[in-house]
Parts: sequence; structure tokens; C-alpha cells
Amino acid sequence: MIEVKNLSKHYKIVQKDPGLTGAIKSLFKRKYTTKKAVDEINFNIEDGEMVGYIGANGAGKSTTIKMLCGILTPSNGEITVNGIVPYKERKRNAKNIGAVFGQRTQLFWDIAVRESYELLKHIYEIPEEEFQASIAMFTEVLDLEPLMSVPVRQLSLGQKMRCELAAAFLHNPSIVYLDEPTIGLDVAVKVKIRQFIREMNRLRGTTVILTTHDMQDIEEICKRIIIIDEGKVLYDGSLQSIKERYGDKRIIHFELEREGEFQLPSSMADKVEWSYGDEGRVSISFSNHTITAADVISEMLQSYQIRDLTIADSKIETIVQDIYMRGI
Ligand SMILES: Nc1ncnc2c1ncn2[C@@H]1O[C@H](COP(=O)(O)OP(=O)(O)OP(=O)(O)O)[C@@H](O)[C@H]1O
Repeated sequence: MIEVKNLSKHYKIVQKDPGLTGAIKSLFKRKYTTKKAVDEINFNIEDGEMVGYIGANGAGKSTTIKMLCGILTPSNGEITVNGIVPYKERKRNAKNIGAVFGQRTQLFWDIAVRESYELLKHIYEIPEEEFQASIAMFTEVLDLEPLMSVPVRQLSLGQKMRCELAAAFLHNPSIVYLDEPTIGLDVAVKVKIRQFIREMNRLRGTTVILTTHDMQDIEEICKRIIIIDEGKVLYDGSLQSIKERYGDKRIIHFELEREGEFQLPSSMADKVEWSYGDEGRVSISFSNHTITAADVISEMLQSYQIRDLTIADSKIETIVQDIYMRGI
């Protein structure tokens, strides 16, 4: 079980004035600012849960996961993972957990995948019989056989990620942290990876904490989500209830013909939320009980030349995007 109480992580950042003079000045007199990457968060995760830990870029997800793994020491607050305080007992904690961190590898670059697994067997002191049974199962579900004799550096991104996942589960940890496990992969590999994670949870009761920007991962793996924004927990609850609560939300993304200032047509002022991005991109979010998609489009067409538009449906993707835009 994972228990997180008033957990914070503040980074001290050196402030530099612009230019060479600024850089030289900062060598002698340092000015610091504090970034509250994680700010007094609380949650408990029970054994066997599969939780999506989501938020926009820079929200504080990786910082939290690193504290749970014991890589970072919190500035304030408490964490226990199966009764262990991770940063105090990093090695004991490591026996309990598995992790996949985007670009980093825990496989050995120059040797064949099978030999990497053999090394991990010794590092984690996995009994031979258990090791063989896991390898047989992972090989089948993740289709690893053709990859076993290939050196890791020769694997494609998708092949490597399949091998990484097997490595993370090899010592049968009770908790696995997965940071963007499907990023940049094709649909077929994504399907295989999601299937493997679900299977591990079903067969071994592994607790899974998943951070991802791919909402399809969340839909297919997690029953519960924790949404984090600017270091604070914005939502913690079931995926189902957030869908019921926000199921009427729609977002329309417009690409305007001309870039520059954007002003929302006044007729929609109290009915929608909007955000304006680069290159004339406007996103308008609304409840379909307040205004229809047809009305939003027609109001926009009267005020702007529209190059393109897409209507997002009420899948979790839209709901989460809407929450990022306007809060809960
Ligand atoms: N070592 C560091 N020093 C200073 N600031 C940091 C450091 N690591 C992260 N930050 C800042 O802390 C905030 C949270 O970063 P974090 O990496 O936890 O976000 P994230 O939610 O994982 O984002 P992403 O989805 O982009 O991976 C960001 O504003 C980031 O710039």
C-alpha cells in the first residue's frame, strides 16, 4: 500500500539576469527562486489498484514518481510504500518496485536481451524456477522470442519498450511505476503493452501507477485517476464518475485563417471557456446543455475566417483536456 501525506517537493532555481554580464554576476551573487513542483498532495493507493496519474506537462507527475521510487527526497510531508520510507531505504524499496521511465533503460545496452534478464535475475536474487516461469509468460504475451538474442542497442523503440516492461515485472514487484510506457509506439505495440499490464495485474495483483498523456492507455488500464495540476491534486476518483460528471462536455478546436489577437464573440461570453495557442489555434470548451456545437461554429464563422476545425467527443480525452483548461 502507498500512503502519501502532505507531500511537497520544492526545487531551488538559480535566477540569472540575461546576457553574459548576468551569467558572470550570478557566479558571485546567486539569486534563487523556488518552484513548488509538488505542493502538499495526499493520496492512498491500495494493493492491486491500477491508477492513472495524469496532468499537463510540468504538472509534477515525474517528481512525485521519483519520490515514490526514493530517487528524490521530499521537501516536506510523508511517503510510505509497503511500510518503507523510500528515500531512507532506497535498496529495500527497490526490491518491492519495478519502474519504466520513458527514455531510460534498465537493460544492458551491449548485451543480448536474454543476458540482461539473467543479470537482473542475479541482482534481484530471483529463484530459477520463478525466473523461468516469468520469462516463458512474458515471451508469450509480449512476443519476445525473436528479440531475446538481439543486443538492446539494436532494438527499435517498440521492441525495446516491450523488453523494458518484462524487465520491470521480472522480480515480481508488488508495485510498478510506468512513466509514458506507450509514447511514440504504433497502435499494435500499444495494444500489446496494455494487454500485458492488465494481465500482470490480474495474475499477480501488481499495483500499477501509470503516467501518460495517452488517454486510451488510461481508458484501457485504469479504474481510478488522480489529476495533478501545478503540483496540486485536482481530482482523485473513479474514471467512471468523472465521465458521468463531465460527460456533456465538448471541445471544438479551430484553426483561424489569420494569426494574431483573438477575441471571443460576445454572444458566447458566459457560455464557453476558451484558450488561444500558437498559429491561430483556438480551443473552445462548453457543455452541450448550455450551447450547441452548431451554434459555437456558426458564431465563430461570423467573426473569423476558419481554416479548419475538429470537434472532440466526450471521451475521457476531452474531459481531461477541459479540466486542464478550466479546473474542476
Ligand atoms: N531538477 C529540477 N530543477 C528545477 N525544476 C525542476 C526540476 N525537475 C522538474 N522541475 C520543474 O518542476 C515542475 C514539475 O516537473 P515534472 O517533471 O514533475 O512534471 P511532469 O508532470 O512530469 O511533466 P511532463 O509531463 O512534461 O513529464 C516543472 O515546472 C519542472 O520545470
